[in-house]
Amino acid sequence: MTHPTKYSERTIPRISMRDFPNRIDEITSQLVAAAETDGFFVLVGHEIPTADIEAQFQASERFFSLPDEVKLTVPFSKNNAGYEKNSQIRPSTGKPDRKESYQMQFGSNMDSLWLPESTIAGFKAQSLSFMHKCQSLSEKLMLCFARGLGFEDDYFVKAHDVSRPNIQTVLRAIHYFEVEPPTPEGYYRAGEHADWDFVTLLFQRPGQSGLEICPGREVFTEYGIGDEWTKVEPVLGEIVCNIGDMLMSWSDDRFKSTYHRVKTPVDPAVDYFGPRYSLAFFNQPNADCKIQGPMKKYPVVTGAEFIDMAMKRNYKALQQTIAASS
Ligand SMILES: O=C(O)CCC(=O)C(=O)O
Ligand SMILES: [Fe+2]
Repeated sequence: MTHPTKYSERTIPRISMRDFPNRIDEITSQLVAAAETDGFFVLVGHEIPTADIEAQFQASERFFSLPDEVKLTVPFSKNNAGYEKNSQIRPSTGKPDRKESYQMQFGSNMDSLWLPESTIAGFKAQSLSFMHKCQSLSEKLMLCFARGLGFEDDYFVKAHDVSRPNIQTVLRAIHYFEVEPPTPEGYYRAGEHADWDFVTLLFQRPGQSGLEICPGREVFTEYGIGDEWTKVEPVLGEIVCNIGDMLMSWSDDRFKSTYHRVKTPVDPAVDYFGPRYSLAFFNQPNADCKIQGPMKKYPVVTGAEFIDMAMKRNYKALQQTIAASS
């Protein structure tokens, strides 16, 4: 917060999914070009109606308006599912993100982590239906990425089989709290980070800005980042997508998993201080799938091992941040 943010204009490609079956090669080359440069792109002309996105945002608002003691009956678990509040500490900041979030999965990691119907009627069915729509769209991206990397078309789709109980994909509903200026020192919305997953679909609400990206990573194990940010403004019906570390590794670092954050609002003239709701669909493979790029740059790891290693790297980086600031 002591240094003003440096901004640069980057063009984040807008890729249309219209008429997908007849345009797979064209869409593939657009997706590959975006993945090889900034690792971020925006999907338009896709299959998820704006009304369905809004319905999930409304479900999310209903969930977050429940009392904390109710939400805490489905607490965040080591399986990367459940509810947390002000508890995610990013290695980049060493401070908790000021938000609450609820992570939902398709499979057995969600056992006992859905609230009962008597508490929030229709929420589970609504959310699972939305997750299946996100999955269907994600599978189109997976086909294109497989083709772009020279794998069989169904290679990544088979590795993300949501009908199997060990699927690790997550829909995360997020609620950042309204902030009163002046913003306290050490306050972060979402500290800068790269995602661990394969590819993320991010839904934002128009007017609730804050997402910023900072490209510049060469290898997925590296934490260094540049210092020039680009704002990604929410547009009704558009979906912001980014490559995660898993696909960066699975492509031998050819596709870039890019740092991003939700900016801490500090300047009432330009920043958004109100509540921010977002929905992030993190594609994560089945726990037992094998991950290795076509050039075999990294040893084979399973989907479960990849996430375990990512968590350990994160933990180590966090300890270094804490040690450096004390
Ligand atoms: O809330 C957002 O807009 C971004 C969230 C995010 O980057 C994350 O949870 O990984
Ligand atoms: Fe993220």
